[in-house]
Amino acid sequence: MQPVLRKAGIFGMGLLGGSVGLGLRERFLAQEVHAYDPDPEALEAALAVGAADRVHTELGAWVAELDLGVLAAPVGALPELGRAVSAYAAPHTLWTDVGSVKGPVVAALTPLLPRFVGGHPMAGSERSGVRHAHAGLLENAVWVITPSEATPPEDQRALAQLVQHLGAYPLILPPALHDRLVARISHLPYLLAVALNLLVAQNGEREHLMFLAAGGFRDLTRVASGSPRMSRDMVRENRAALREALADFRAVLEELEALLEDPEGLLAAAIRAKRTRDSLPIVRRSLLPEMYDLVVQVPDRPGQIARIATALGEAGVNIKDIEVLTIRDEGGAIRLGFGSREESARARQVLEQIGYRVR
Ligand SMILES: NC(=O)c1ccc[n+]([C@@H]2O[C@H](COP(=O)([O-])OP(=O)(O)OC[C@H]3O[C@@H](n4cnc5c(N)ncnc54)[C@H](O)[C@@H]3O)[C@@H](O)[C@H]2O)c1
Ligand SMILES: O=C(O)C(=O)C[C@]1(C(=O)O)C=C[C@@H](O)C=C1
Repeated sequence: MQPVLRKAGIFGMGLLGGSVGLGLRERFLAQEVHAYDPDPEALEAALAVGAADRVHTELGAWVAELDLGVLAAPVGALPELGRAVSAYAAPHTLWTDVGSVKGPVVAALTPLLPRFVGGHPMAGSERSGVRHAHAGLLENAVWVITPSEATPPEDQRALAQLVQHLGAYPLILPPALHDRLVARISHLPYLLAVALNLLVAQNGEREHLMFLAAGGFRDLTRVASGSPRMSRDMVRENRAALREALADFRAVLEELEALLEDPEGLLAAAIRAKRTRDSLPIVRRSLLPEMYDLVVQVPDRPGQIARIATALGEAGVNIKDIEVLTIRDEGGAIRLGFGSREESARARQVLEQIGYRVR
């Protein structure tokens, strides 16, 4: 079986870079995943968690051999990183990034890297670093793709296909529109989480306040625990759109303050807000914890699923979930979910004994 890509490279091996690396490897989408990061500890961790096959603290001739390059450093570092990799980049490589802001990034990288198409997975976590990465982070996420006017349709299609192979949903948006929308749905909420924490931090009764923090404060402010550098770059680089969102937010707060004297008006506002919050689309995440999943590489021949199911059934292993990940002419991969770590380990043993490659 031939994977989709021969060599993929990830530049910035943190939470997002690591999750892309794990997705590529676990879904057999690349034969070899290379990782670049100036921090040797991040690279060591990438090898330990299985997010990369080869690691580099220096850019070099290896960059020219990539079929795909994913820039996954903090947004403020992307233009300089793009300039640095462009010294080695070959014309055939498809380049993308996962940065949270698109306008300035697309403007800086498009002239530097032939075949660059911007991207932003709308998924993440308040944790940072590759040790918290997992392929499931990107599954079922909306992944925005922001072509420029010069992007060839085949490059946009190639990135959209890769996003789908990683289990996410591609959504095409112009960079400026992306930035206006995420200013409201992601960057403003981050800034508010920071503001709420600063409000507590500067209060004389801070210790008591923190002791009383229940689900409300915790849910509302979770993202303030994210990487300060990553988040600082995100809001700074999108400051123009964020200022507009902040102005609208101040107006809403003032309206709500006035409604404190108007119980009926306040109730109507609360009902409207509840309706909006309750109608957020439900994102279906994998029903089983990631650690009980196995991905099995299968040749494109009849009877593979039956062969796997029979072998596991005879060994008394119960398959709880099954998903066909990628089947092309040459073969593909199947994800199997199990109810416990022990069953997953037993399944791996059984499948390897009858000749399957399993991750
Ligand atoms: N964390 C999220 O929830 C989230 C979600 C979607 C997109 N993003 C975007 O993904 C990117 C990475 O964020 P993250 O959360 O993985 O951060 P992270 O802090 O977990 O990892 C960032 C990594 O980039 C490395 N790095 C720093 N400067 C670099 C450089 N010049 N060249 C190469 N590597 C460099 C760091 O050593 C680190 O390993 C950012 O652009 C961010 O905007 C983050
Ligand atoms: O922490 C999460 O759950 C996130 O989804 C993180 C989040 C967000 O809050 O929107 C943060 C920045 C991104 O660029 C994308 C996602």
